[in-house]
Amino acid sequence: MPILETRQVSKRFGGLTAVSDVDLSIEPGEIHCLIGPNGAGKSTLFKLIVGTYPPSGGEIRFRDGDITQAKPFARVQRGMSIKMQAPSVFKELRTRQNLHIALQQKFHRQALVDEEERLLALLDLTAHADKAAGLLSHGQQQWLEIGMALALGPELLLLDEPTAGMSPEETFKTGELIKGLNATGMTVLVVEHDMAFIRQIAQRVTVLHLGKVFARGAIDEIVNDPGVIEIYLGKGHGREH
Ligand SMILES: Nc1ncnc2c1ncn2[C@@H]1O[C@H](COP(=O)(O)OP(=O)(O)OP(=O)(O)O)[C@@H](O)[C@H]1O
Repeated sequence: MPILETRQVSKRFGGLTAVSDVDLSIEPGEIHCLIGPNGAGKSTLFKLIVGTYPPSGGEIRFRDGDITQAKPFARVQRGMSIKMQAPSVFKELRTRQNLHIALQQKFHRQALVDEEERLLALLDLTAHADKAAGLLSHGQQQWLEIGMALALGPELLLLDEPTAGMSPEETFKTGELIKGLNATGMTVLVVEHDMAFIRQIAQRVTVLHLGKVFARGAIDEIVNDPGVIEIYLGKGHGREH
């Protein structure tokens, strides 16, 4: 049974249908990438899943419950954790204080300290633990934010363009981090543009184009699909604004 499912989900903004009757199915334990050209509807679908917007139609199910109308915090309580596109760490606070705040919701006393150290090491931020988060590199701030999402102990981790603005080295390291989390049993849904990164991490892929599901399948099938190559490289990709 899928851990997350959208059934015929749509989102209209006035006359524009950004997401149109999308069926998305995420199996427990997989790394699933949601890809597509600019304007395909990826971010909008992501926002429907996390509860930023209510859908105009359709149903969203998580861990076999209907969450279509659930508030974002209720989705988090059920076991999804979210890292949105732009880093939003508390820049004036130290790296470890950022993690501390996130961890306080689930951990106390020594368990909190232990988990803080474990996450700092996992994110390769131990050497920067006492630095103001605003002084971390862009990539390190993104990792810190992933850490804050991990502090909630999610079953499903949702990442919106986690490598945006990263160097190739940081991007590769982020991929290894995600694969490491997945190896512990965590399900991960990633919205991404960067094909090299997608090849590095994805097991299954859903391709959106003009708000609809264009293709879905194993990563090897998708990267060799002539239609997918065409919408990425051919003319007329994306929506006219
Ligand atoms: N809040 C909004 N109000 C009106 N139109 C919107 C809104 N959000 C998105 N859109 C439109 O919906 C369409 C899909 O946008 P969306 O951001 O979901 O695509 P995307 O695949 O995430 O693109 P990108 O890769 O460029 O981030 C676009 O035409 C966009 O202009």
